[in-house]
Amino acid sequence: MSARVSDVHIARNVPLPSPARLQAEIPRGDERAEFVSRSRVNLRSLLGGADSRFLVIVGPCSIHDTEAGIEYAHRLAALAERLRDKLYIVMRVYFEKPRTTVGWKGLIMDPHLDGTDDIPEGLRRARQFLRSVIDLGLPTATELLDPITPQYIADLISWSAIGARTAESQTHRQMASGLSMPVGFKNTTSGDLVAAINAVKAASRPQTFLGVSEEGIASSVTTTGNPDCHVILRGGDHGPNYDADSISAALAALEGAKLPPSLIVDASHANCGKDCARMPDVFREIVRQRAAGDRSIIGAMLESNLVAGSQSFPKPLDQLVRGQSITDSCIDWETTEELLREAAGVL
Ligand SMILES: O=C[C@H](O)[C@H](O)COP(=O)(O)O
Ligand SMILES: C=C(OP(=O)(O)O)C(=O)O
Repeated sequence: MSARVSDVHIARNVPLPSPARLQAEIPRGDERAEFVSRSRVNLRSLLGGADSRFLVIVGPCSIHDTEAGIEYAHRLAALAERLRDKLYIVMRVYFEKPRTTVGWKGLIMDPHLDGTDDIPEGLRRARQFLRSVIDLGLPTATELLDPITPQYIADLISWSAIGARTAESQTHRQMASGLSMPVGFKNTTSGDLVAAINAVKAASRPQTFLGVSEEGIASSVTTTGNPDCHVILRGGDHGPNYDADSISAALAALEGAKLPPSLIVDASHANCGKDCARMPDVFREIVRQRAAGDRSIIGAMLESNLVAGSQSFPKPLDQLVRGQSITDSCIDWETTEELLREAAGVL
């Protein structure tokens, strides 16, 4: 018998439905396509400065309970409608979590929250959830982590992030070059901005790489390049980067790289030391700079949920606090509403 040389560490290989099959099972429909397309145009106008409203990308760190997530979306949709003259609000609908070491990797990877890693069901729930949010009139934002995921859900997404842990990855830059929506690249966890700037340059160029077709067939994919990529400041190991000096330095770096002067600033993550109690002051300072005339700050990001803080996970599912994050700590709904109303009042 010959020695085993392949699949030595593979425990399971479960075929997925093709993207086309999932799209047929949970169809987009013409009205939603129109909504997504229009919201992407709006985002391009915000990024280019033609639309003077302030972009706020706000919502749970991750969606783990779709029923509570929809309650959040209902509240946000009503608030977004009231503040629409001043703020363009997009809901964070994050299904894939990049982990520093290990941990729950998001609804797509483990929708039953029990380590069974039922990815086909995760993709299904993600698609259904996105449709429900769009039906409330809210554009959606997500982090795209696995390069196969976009074929299943990207048609329902208006804006995407490439996170701090993957902004330097060629695979993610190539993927972004073919995505149909504006994409923000975060500075790395160390705080390095150069990787994000290089990512914007790489993603704006045509790329050829290994991907998957709508029929689920491994393919060689060639893109035209994504002209709507930009940088997100999220702080780093050496501290935050939402202050005026850091923003000036980031703008100088963009100018040096011959990129447009547009930035999104994250009030969460290393900009608040992952402490949700600090997030309101960070957000207020970002808004203050914009209100003082810094139009290069296109928008801000907030991690927000129905209930403040976070709960340790894993734990028995019947002990989960409804509406509270199982990943990073979030501000609660009341604080979110207060911050967004305040921002609309001063902008
Ligand atoms: O926003 C989410 C988290 O910051 C990211 O997924 C990393 O989380 P971890 O450091 O708890 O793994
Ligand atoms: C993981 C995230 O952010 P970052 O990449 O900045 O850590 C996130 O927004 O969920």
